[in-house]
Amino acid sequence: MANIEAWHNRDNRYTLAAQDQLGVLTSTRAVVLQSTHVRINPEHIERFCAQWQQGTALPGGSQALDEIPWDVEHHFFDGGLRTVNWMLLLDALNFCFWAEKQQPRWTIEYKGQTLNGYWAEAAALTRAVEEGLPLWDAAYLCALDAKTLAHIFRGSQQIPLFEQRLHNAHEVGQVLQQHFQGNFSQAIEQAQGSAPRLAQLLASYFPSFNDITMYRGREVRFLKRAQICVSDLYSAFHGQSWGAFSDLEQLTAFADYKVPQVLRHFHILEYSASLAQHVDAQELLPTGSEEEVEIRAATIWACELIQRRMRTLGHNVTPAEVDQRLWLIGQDAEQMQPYHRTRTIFY
Ligand SMILES: Nc1nc2c(c(CN[C@H]3C=C[C@H](O)[C@@H]3O)cn2[C@@H]2O[C@H](COP(=O)(O)O)[C@@H](O)[C@H]2O)c(=O)[nH]1
Repeated sequence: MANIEAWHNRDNRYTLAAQDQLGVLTSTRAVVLQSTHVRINPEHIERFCAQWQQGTALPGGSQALDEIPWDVEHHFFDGGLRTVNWMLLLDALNFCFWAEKQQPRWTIEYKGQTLNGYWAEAAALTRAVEEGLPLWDAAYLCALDAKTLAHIFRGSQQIPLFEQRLHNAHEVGQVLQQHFQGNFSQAIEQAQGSAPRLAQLLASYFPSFNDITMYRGREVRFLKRAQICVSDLYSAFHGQSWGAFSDLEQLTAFADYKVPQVLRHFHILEYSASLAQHVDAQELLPTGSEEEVEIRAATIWACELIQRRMRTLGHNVTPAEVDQRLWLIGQDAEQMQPYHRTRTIFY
């Protein structure tokens, strides 16, 4: 094992930053250093950063380094406590939108658009509020029934993992009532402006956000939906009010299924022949498998290394900003190899 670790870390690139409050970088570093199915290619990180810095077209995504605007067309926003609770629900249900192999994806119609995936989820929850459903109300979420949630997500096909989404909606309502007087804003106040502290609060109080697994006998923390919820609050409120966090750079990237697909497209992630064959055949990867954990851990560290390189090139990007840009590039993924398929509520 030592020689694999030495090989991965021969240039000491995986140094840990001083603070790692969430333990995501530390725990995923151990995976990256032992990884046998996934490799991070530093030369292609260099090439990607050079392209990004020169502003040469990055396929699909905007190459500008300025902030990505929050999309208010598909996200409910009233600037107050209703929005804060709505965002918590949005990210409690923000996972696993892909269909079975060769099956069409779940889609909805909204404002004359046919949407799928994350955008369909956000628009469906916005449409519901526009139709008068108080999705920001904790008591309402506790009592939400399957028929109503099916109506909220009405469209072509059924949204995957429907029962799990209903369970998560109930959990949001119950935990908000039990611990936060019905308002997620109370948790934000408890975090006192710290992004990792709010992410940790989410993982501690809301079980569906506690995205932790094991790898070769050791705990590995990703906390993907907990972290993206904080990042989404920051983006929606432009870093003010309920989105005012002073340490957003303490968040890592969000280990979903699209960012690794994009990183692999840029040859930043390289899969072993057997893993590549499995993923490209759109075969399921069991949750908690070595392959799945190595893909997610490499995603975290590839974004960390990109962020560090961009800073040396004079661009103060955060891992969350690197992530968002890669994710948006992945919204135009027709030319890319498939993403890995793990049925999970965590991403
Ligand atoms: N790593 C990362 N994963 C992200 C996001 C988002 C949406 N955020 C953007 C939207 C507005 C904000 O401005 C953010 O830019 C969704 N997902 C995940 O992707 C998957 C859905 O993908 P598809 O099947 O193609 O819809 C699913 O796992 C979902 O959890 C992100 O930003 N980063």
